[in-house]
Amino acid sequence: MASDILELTDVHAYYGDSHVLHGISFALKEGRLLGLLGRNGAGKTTCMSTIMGFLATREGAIRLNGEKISGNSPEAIARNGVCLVPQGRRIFRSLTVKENLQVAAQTPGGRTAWTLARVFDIFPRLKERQSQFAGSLSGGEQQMLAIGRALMGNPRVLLMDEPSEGLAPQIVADVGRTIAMLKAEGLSIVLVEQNIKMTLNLADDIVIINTGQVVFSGSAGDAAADQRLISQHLGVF
Ligand SMILES: Nc1ncnc2c1ncn2[C@@H]1O[C@H](COP(=O)(O)OP(=O)(O)OP(=O)(O)O)[C@@H](O)[C@H]1O
Repeated sequence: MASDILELTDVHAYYGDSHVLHGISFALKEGRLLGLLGRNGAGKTTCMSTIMGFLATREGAIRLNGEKISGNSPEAIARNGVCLVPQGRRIFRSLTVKENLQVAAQTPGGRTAWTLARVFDIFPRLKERQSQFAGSLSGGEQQMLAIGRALMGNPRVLLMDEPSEGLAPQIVADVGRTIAMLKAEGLSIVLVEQNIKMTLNLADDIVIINTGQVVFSGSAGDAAADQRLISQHLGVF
């Protein structure tokens, strides 16, 4: 049985006085893909921000490979190999494609699985456009760049926050294939999505949150089979 690579235990987080995460617990096993689902405003992005250390864990703990990372700076957490594909992509529009990738390069623990050449291998469009300003790329290409940039951090854990958001169905399918390929590479992934169908297809495990609390934690197969659970917490799909 694979060990837990990322573990949240009773995590509470606030924006100022506003209590948003009310004791979130879940664990990502090494080499697996965990889909984190919930309606708009459920707290999914807040979970990602808290794991990355952008937001403080006021109570509870977050562990990477058994070591506590909550309380560390975002820089230290990223250096440890927790890499985020942020919601809205957040690429550096006025840098070139290649520069976007180069600035993110790091080798946590000496791991060098991902290099510029390998990222260009899996995203040939980025290779073709490496000297263009990132702001001139299409939405789908920008999403691939955001994923490539996270890979340049040689992640132990890859967090993906709504990578299909705002993309045409054809491009969403490309993003889905890319995520499946990364999973096949053995990456440990947390995928936050509004696209329930894609997530249920890709994920091994599913966690559903509602108003900052976990309301389901189990296999993707069990989640998909439970229509009542899906409609109650996610709406129809
Ligand atoms: N910067 C902020 N300051 C105050 N409240 C915030 C802030 N960001 C989010 N919230 C609130 O925290 C709650 C959780 O928001 P969050 O963005 O984590 O939800 P989400 O599940 O990611 O939703 P979406 O699918 O719309 O991105 C919401 O009630 C939201 O209004």
